[in-house]
Amino acid sequence: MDQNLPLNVMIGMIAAEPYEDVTLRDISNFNGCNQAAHVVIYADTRTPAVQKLAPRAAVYLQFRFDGHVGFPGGMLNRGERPEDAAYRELTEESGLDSEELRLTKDDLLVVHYSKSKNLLLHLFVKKVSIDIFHLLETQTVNCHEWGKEVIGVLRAPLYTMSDGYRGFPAFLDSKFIGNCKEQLLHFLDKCKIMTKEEIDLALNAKPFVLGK
Ligand SMILES: O=c1[nH]cnc2c1ncn2[C@H]1C[C@H](O)[C@@H](COP(=O)(O)OP(=O)(O)O)O1
Repeated sequence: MDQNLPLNVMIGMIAAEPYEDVTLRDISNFNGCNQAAHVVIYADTRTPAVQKLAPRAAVYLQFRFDGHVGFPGGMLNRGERPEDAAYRELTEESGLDSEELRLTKDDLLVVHYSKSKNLLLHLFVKKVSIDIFHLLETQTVNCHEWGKEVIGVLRAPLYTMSDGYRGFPAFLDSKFIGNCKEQLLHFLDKCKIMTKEEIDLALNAKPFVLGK
């Protein structure tokens, strides 16, 4: 992939279906379409992962009932604000209700639109302490949706192992729901957790196959 392309173009090239970036100025043009809101919860971490690998951050994702990876969140109820919907779904899907996790409109990172689904997707981002992050992970197994909509808790492996594939590049080959993968890459870039070049390298990494 051409590394000189803007990240949103690169991300667009890997998306299974097109998602359009929507600027906040244009949001009122989308009144009347379906809306969903999801949230990236992350924390700084200095705890080395396997083989002393240093993860860039701890990012919370879930394994969903449908076998896909996704962020906590869901559809907006009628008249509900996106930040309230994302927080409501987060508490339902994690079982944790904490002031440190509460969202405001200032936590909005990006909005995408899917024409085929007529769906506006709001993505919020919240940085928390590693203690709250750990509580979120452990609390999830006791939430109301555990074993129903949520069947696993994931911490994205934000490191690459010596073969250049295991770790983050391998994780990117998981099945992601909707535009969750594009949202994850967008977040990593915008919150300066990875550079555009590192993201591009991970997207293009291939597993090592003996004898090829
Ligand atoms: O993490 C996600 N990122 C982007 N889109 C997502 C994500 N998770 C689900 N979706 C899509 C899939 C659907 O089109 C809508 C709403 O899905 P869901 O979160 O399952 O909503 P409910 O819990 O059923 O309200 O967003």
